[in-house]
Amino acid sequence: MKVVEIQNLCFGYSRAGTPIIDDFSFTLNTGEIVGVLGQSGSGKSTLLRLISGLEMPTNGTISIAGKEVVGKRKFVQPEDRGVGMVFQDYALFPHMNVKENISFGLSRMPRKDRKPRVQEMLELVHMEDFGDRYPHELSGGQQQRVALARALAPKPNILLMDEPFSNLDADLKESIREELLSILKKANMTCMIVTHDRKDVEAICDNSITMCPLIAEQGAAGQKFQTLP
Ligand SMILES: Nc1ncnc2c1ncn2[C@@H]1O[C@H](COP(=O)(O)OP(=O)(O)OP(=O)(O)O)[C@@H](O)[C@H]1O
Repeated sequence: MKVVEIQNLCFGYSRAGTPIIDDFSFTLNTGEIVGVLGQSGSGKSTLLRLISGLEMPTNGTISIAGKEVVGKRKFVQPEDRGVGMVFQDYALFPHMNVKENISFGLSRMPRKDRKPRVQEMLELVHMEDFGDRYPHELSGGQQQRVALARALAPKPNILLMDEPFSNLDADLKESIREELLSILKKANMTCMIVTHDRKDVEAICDNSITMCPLIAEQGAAGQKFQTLP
């Protein structure tokens, strides 16, 4: 089943300037993990911001889980799109402990179901013994796992990760990659991962997109979709 369907997406930060995304179309199926590669400034984060609803395109449509979220005269707010996000700096709430951070996005879930869901997420990311700790009491890798648990807790249709490994040292990165892949596959999660590192894509992703910067004078270079061997 198609989880994300993007058609003819166009976007620029200023109407007069060069577009960042130009006539971009793309489909993502259930359980698929796609890497988003491309040089700095090519529009990787912008693509995630458009899917999550933090930016509005100038043209094109986006559907998530069969429901149009962006189209002509249609714009569904970010909180109603069923999109989970993990950022480079994890963005955990420093005044909340691990359990409270994970339960933050569960306000729409019946109260009685929240505690078991938090426990389930703690087990999924192997953080059962850290529920009462605060973010500053955790390592980088542990913080990342909490951020992942928080994003997965509300059962999003898709998970968007923006440079999730960039704050981790090389040794940790290797083990976290394997762990992330196992967590995502266990949850049958559909996922897009922005990264600079081709090794991340080789280790985790089924497919990849390479974003090319659009240079007005040379015509639109466009975005390339590529299936990994
Ligand atoms: N809020 C903004 N206002 C104006 N221009 C912006 C804004 N955010 C990003 N840009 C520009 O849009 C282009 C794409 O930025 P984006 O952050 O999507 O690139 P990226 O591929 O994720 O880069 P990086 O790998 O460096 O994170 C860049 O040229 C950037 O300068």
